[in-house]
Amino acid sequence: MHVLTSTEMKEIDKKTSTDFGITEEVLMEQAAMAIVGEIQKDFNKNSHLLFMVGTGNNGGDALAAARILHNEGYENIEVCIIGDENKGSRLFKKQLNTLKQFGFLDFFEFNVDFKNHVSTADCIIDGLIGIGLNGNTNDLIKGVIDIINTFKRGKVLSVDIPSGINANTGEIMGNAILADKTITFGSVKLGHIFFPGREYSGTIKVAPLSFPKSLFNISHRELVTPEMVKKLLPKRPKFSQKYDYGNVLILAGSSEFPGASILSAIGAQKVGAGLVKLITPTPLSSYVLNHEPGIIYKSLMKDKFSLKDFDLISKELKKASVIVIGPGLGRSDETMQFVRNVVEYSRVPIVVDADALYAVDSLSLRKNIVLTPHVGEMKRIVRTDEINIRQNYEYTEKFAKHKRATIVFKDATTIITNGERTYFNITGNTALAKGGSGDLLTGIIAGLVSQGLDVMEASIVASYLSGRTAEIISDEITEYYATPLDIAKNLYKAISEVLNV
Ligand SMILES: NC(=O)C1=CN([C@@H]2O[C@H](COP(=O)(O)OP(=O)(O)OC[C@H]3O[C@@H](n4cnc5c(N)ncnc54)[C@H](O)[C@@H]3O)[C@@H](O)[C@H]2O)[C@@H](O)CC1
Ligand SMILES: Nc1ncnc2c1ncn2[C@@H]1O[C@H](COP(=O)(O)OP(=O)(O)O)[C@@H](O)[C@H]1O
Ligand SMILES: [K+]
Repeated sequence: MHVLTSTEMKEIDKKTSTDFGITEEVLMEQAAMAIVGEIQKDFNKNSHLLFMVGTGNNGGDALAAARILHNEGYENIEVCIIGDENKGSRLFKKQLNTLKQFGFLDFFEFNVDFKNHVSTADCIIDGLIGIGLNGNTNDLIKGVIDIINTFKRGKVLSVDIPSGINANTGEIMGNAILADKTITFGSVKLGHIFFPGREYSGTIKVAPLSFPKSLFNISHRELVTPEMVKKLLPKRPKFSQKYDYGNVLILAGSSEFPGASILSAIGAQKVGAGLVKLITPTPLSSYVLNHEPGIIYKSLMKDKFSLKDFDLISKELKKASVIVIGPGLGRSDETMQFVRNVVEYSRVPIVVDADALYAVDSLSLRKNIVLTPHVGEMKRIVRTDEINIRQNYEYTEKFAKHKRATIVFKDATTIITNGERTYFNITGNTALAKGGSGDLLTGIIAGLVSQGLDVMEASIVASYLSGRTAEIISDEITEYYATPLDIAKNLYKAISEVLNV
């Protein structure tokens, strides 16, 4: 599914009408039918439905839905229009006239009594502002939203996007409706998938309407879905053996951070790599053997990697089909020199993570190198203090393009981009907000690359699977308790779920 900006959505809307002859009126009627469908699922004909209506097309959608429900025999509908009706959009005015033609009369003014209307409602329908929001909510709308947000009795259903949420970034513009459910049209918008918009949207439903599918290709951004992951998951033909599934070389760890390397190695192995070789400075044999004796393990019997280790491992570099470098390395100058040499010398795909990201400035990157920064690392490598970098996907896209590399910007909404195409992963929860989750992800990416996926494909599948596993096991053992090792051991749950999509 494509993830759209408001400009792209408006473009699609326009072309649907000009190039395909499906008018805005038709689309609005379909949008209204979709809203009605959602309301009918949860509320019966006696339910008190309170429609909060702005004077743009978002309000038009809400008015049309109120009309259809009234016509269907819903008896307890109230409509409150916020703003100057005479200054409303063409379709808003048209919908208002049509509603009146249907004999609907239960309009009420926004005044001191408003709280009384709210207090008895079963459902508030938020059709105040949609993707046409511009700037911060004005005082009138702000006051309305504040009161609606005190509503606890029933449910809030937002039309298209919670009013006050920036459709392009997910930011709260002044204040915003905290919805239980949002029904959006055509495809999701960026504001639905970036926090805080993602949280404010509640459960998101997408009503396709009659937009021609081909028009969505104006967007180069997509949401990672289980169907996409299923298609990408490497095949495992019966007539095959371990060399068909690649050779992962992991260069990670130091006496200071010994555990990271093991998580990366386990990650690679649990998604099906043929051979996983872990070379680490410090002795870890008992840990590795305890957790996964199948991992080929070698310790250099020292504190950290340095340049002179390069000769020792150069034979291994030649055999590898993919390299992981970074987790737990430490950031000393000698280790950074080692990292630079490995990256310069190798031609195979490389996953550059954690401490190795500190050498990025001096690395010449290429398309089959993937960098996997979290928020702090991202800020450092792009040299910015910009607070909104987490929602600023364009920043990450430009950086990937400039560096000619693939970036996995890990966050609660993860951005995966090579500067030309961008994917957003929204699986996962706070079970992953723990040291070691990133090390595991790095290994999973490498394990998938070793089986033939390119770094972008592998990053999509890896982010989805680690996040989805976190969700599945949190239902059983909670987000507090689940650790990166639990995620690693339960990856099969997300894999089999995907295989059965
Ligand atoms: N794009 C599409 O293809 C479709 C759009 N539809 C609806 O149309 C909506 C977009 O309609 P519009 O472009 O008319 O815009 P909206 O109705 O989303 O927003 C414009 C209205 O919000 C008010 N407003 C904007 N910024 C404000 C602020 N900061 N403070 C207070 N008030 C503010 C304006 O005064 C105006 O009344 C979508 O969100 C969706 O609900 C649907 O009819 C289905 C088809
Ligand atoms: N609240 C959250 N929801 C979903 N995913 C999260 C959340 N917090 C962290 N993650 C994911 O967990 C991983 C954390 O990686 P990172 O911070 O590099 O861990 P570490 O370096 O300790 O191994 C990333 O894949 C990130 O996307
Ligand atoms: K809305």
